[in-house]
Amino acid sequence: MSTNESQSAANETQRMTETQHMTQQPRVAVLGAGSMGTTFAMVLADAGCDVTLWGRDAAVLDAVETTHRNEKYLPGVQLPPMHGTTDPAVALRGASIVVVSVPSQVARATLESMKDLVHELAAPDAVVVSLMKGVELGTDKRMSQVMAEVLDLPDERVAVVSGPNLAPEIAARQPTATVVASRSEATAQRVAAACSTGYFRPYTNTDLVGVELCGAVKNIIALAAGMAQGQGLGWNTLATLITRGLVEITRLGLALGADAATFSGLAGMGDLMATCASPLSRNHRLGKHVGEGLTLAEAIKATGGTAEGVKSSESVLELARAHDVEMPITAGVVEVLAGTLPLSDLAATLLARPQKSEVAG
Ligand SMILES: NC(=O)C1=CN([C@@H]2O[C@H](COP(=O)(O)OP(=O)(O)OC[C@H]3O[C@@H](n4cnc5c(N)ncnc54)[C@H](O)[C@@H]3O)[C@@H](O)[C@H]2O)C=CC1
Ligand SMILES: O=C(CO)COP(=O)(O)O
Repeated sequence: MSTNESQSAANETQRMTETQHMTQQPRVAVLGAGSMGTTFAMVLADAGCDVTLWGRDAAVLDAVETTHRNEKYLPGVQLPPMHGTTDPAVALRGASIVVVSVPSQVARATLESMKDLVHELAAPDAVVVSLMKGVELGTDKRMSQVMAEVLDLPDERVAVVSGPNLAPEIAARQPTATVVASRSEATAQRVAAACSTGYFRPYTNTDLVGVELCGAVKNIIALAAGMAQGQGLGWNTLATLITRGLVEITRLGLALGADAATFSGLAGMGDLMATCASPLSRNHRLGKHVGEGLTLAEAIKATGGTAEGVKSSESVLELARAHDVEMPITAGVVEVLAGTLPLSDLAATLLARPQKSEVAG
């Protein structure tokens, strides 16, 4: 970009930011046009934001722009008016909120490729928000850490949204609640105000670590729940997995400095219940396919969409080991997916562990 071009882009960004402050209609860029990115774009637009959805598939984004539909990821859903583009500059220009909703393992590369545009084109105080529920392989970092690192952001410009938020149900405008977490309460409130609608109620929380870990680890427990269901096991097994799964999430969270209250909340127990119980969850479905005897590759193909728990199970287990935290269900899921433990032995392996007190940690 020449000096003149960058000056005129800066002027345009400044003009858009001023217009937003006058109209109180935040301009939001949503990066990632899959099921959750599109769904959250819908929530933001319903809440009155001026939304531009960015993705890679020109046909999908053309349809979002012209007919306000995304038949590939949200078939049959009529979206509110919003823009669609494959050009990140168009999405980011003047955005005061930038939402990131790509699969966790490609978040770093996606953000690296847009880093300069975010700094040049988004509002100077833009908040970057993760919808992603995964932990990066190799670094074991949470998505807010990846965003802050790549984009060089201070705490008050980073937030996450996590809760019992199965995209197809939100897209049908069924009522649900969520948690907007940021170390800055003011930032969490700003994002919550932008996404509050008659069917979507955000609560704020400053426990970023806890909220984010809940979202990532519940996917692994949902894989286990799906496997159990695929094996024909019933409600007792499911309830045991959910309850002891929450213990694993809590243990890891507390070791990493999270607030105990987060785990019984929407991002903790709430999302764990929704994901472990619902066939709409890709993690649950993938686990079920494995439980029914498909190989991992077959199960991934049969599931479709992003099942974050498959890869995050490895990074979460590494994180647990690094902090000396016991996570037997997670370890079992990792072994079953790696093919080093037959699924038929998983329950016996978990139940054969030494007897212990339920509440001893
Ligand atoms: N679908 C759901 O119900 C919910 C999903 N989430 C989280 O949202 C995140 C995104 O998931 P979904 O939208 O559901 O996934 P999806 O599988 O529906 O869509 C993924 C999107 O990412 C894009 N993508 C894939 N590789 C890419 C790359 N290398 N660069 C750029 N874009 C790429 C795909 O083209 C697609 O648009 C995940 O972390 C998931 O855990 C959170 C809450 C609910
Ligand atoms: O996170 C989700 C619901 O809150 C969606 O779960 P899946 O990614 O397993 O579909």
